[in-house]
Amino acid sequence: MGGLLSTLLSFVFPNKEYKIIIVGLDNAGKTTMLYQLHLGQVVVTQPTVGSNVESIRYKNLNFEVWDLGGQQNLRAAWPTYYRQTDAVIMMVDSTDRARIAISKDELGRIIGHEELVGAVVLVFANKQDLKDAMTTAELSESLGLHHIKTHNWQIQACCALTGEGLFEGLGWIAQQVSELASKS
Ligand SMILES: Nc1nc2c(ncn2[C@@H]2O[C@H](COP(=O)(O)OP(=O)(O)OP(=O)(O)O)[C@@H](O)[C@H]2O)c(=O)[nH]1
Ligand SMILES: [Mg+2]
Repeated sequence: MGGLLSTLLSFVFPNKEYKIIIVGLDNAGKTTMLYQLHLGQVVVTQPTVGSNVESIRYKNLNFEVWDLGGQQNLRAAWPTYYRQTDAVIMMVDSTDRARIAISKDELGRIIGHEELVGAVVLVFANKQDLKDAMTTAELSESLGLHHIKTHNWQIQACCALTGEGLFEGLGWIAQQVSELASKS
């Protein structure tokens, strides 16, 4: 159904571009993911200062994808990117148990932000290749995802190094934005 809808929407709105922002703590794997989606390969990354932006076409839809720097002193600038965002990707390093409470706080601020009321939220449980990675069930619990009633959300296990899980997550976003667009 989502596939048919997105195909129809791409005929009706051929130039429509959906905006996605990728947030999450430093070292989560945001930039690695952006370039895995964009180029299909792993790039050598440095901690992002500011942002990277790339256009990605998937399931007949065009996405403008913003990857934001996640270091603590850069997070205050995240809201400057929020306008007209259709989907938020929260990237989590699934091995970073020590900072999961900080990720939860950041997620709480994101879903409480007035400019993100209509956005859908995808949590990527990244670094599933590492043996001490938390499962999606553990992460859902630690992040309090089941308490979120204001936004449509999804959690997806992934590995940005291999690309595993990334297109499943993007497919969920494509389906969500297609359904929202068909209702408006
Ligand atoms: N093992 C493993 N390492 C990963 C994975 N994804 C990213 N990394 C590594 O994690 C480190 C940080 O990746 P980045 O993509 O630069 O992280 P970031 O979230 O963009 O960090 P900031 O720009 O500082 O916010 C790099 O060494 C990546 O190679 C993964 O799925 N598995
Ligand atoms: Mg980065």
